Amino acid sequence: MTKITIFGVGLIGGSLALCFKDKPNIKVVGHSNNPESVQKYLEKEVVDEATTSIEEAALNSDFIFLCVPVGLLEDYLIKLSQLPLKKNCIITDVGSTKESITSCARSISLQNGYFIGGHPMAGSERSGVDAASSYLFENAFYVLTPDPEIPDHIYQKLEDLLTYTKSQIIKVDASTHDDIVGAISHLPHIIAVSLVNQISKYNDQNDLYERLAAGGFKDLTRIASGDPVIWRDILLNNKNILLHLLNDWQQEISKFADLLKMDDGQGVEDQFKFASDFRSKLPERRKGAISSLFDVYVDIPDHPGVIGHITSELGNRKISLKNIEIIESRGEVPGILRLSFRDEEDLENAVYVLKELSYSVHF
Ligand SMILES: NC(=O)C1=CN([C@@H]2O[C@H](COP(=O)(O)OP(=O)(O)OC[C@H]3O[C@@H](n4cnc5c(N)ncnc54)[C@H](O)[C@@H]3O)[C@@H](O)[C@H]2O)C=CC1
Ligand SMILES: O=C(O)C(=O)Cc1ccc(O)cc1
Repeated sequence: MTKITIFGVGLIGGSLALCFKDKPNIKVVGHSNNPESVQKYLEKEVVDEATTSIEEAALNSDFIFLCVPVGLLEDYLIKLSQLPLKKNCIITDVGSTKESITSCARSISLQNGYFIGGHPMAGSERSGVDAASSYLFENAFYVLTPDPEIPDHIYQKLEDLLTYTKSQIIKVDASTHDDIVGAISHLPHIIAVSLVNQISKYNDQNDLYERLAAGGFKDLTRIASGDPVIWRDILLNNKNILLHLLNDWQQEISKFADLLKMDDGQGVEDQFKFASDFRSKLPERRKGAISSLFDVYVDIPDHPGVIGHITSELGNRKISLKNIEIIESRGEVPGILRLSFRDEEDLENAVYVLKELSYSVHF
């Protein structure tokens, strides 16, 4: 029996647990300091066993996944290094930064075990075990950052296990990971948060900002709703790279300010053309560091049971909804439903069904 232990059964830890649970010859054990959380993991059947004891959780584990906020990863790794681990136990993490945890692992000796850094590049602005899903990593990239000393057969064991996530594994060194992910994920989160906060200040003077910002602005800044503690830890941990990136960002923004000051229309056009050329080269609809939205808006007539009708028609055709939101009425139509799906295929199938049922759909 392969024992997989997960420290931090939240969005990512819980999703990994669901990927491994009920697979042949696998037992998934969850750890939390909080007895109520332990109870919840068991009730939700996310894990086979759960405990508040670190020692009990680690004992005889073949794989240990550290899925706590980045600021706690090193404490857990150090604690584990003081415990008798099973021979060839593989410890991995899911933190959004890789350099500091990898160099911490280099500096301590794990009794019998190996550390291989990991980062599943999938997730959402939601957090906690209630948001966990066994589909989260499907078609996403999963970065692994093994040090050169890690024996091939040990690395291969982790890659083999991760096939249950249906993700695409990419091997990168830890510092390259932090440079790239800093630029494509951490910097955009900072920009989204500061943009929302800038608009929020204008809105204090006139709440028309808030009303007109519905829709596209809200989608554009979805990532600003990420968990504050998770993001505090990520940003502080990748501080040096982010300070460099923010400096470059300030230069990009000042370039725009200069173009406007000089009424340089050609310069503005060039900026848009340059951006559009690069964007058109980005892979379409693949899961990347920031998840895409697969949403459709449906006009709903004002009579009871209509939402139930839509959800059961989709359910009957095995189209799973990721999220459902009722949006306030818009004058000429009684109401709008926003349906979110996990991938493009589900979205396309749902649109087909909704049109067949004569609902009016918009994107
Ligand atoms: N949110 C996302 O989309 C992604 C997050 N990550 C990384 O995954 C890790 C976990 O993030 P999420 O699953 O999103 O967070 P989460 O908040 O859903 O889960 C965190 C887990 O850590 C536990 N935890 C929190 N504080 C603790 C403490 N003081 N002591 C012990 N346990 C504690 C929580 O109970 C929870 O089980 C982070 O390192 C994050 O950087 C990686 C990829 C995507
Ligand atoms: O789409 C989003 O909300 C994300 O940005 C999810 C996410 C958060 C942290 C990561 O390290 C990777 C992905």
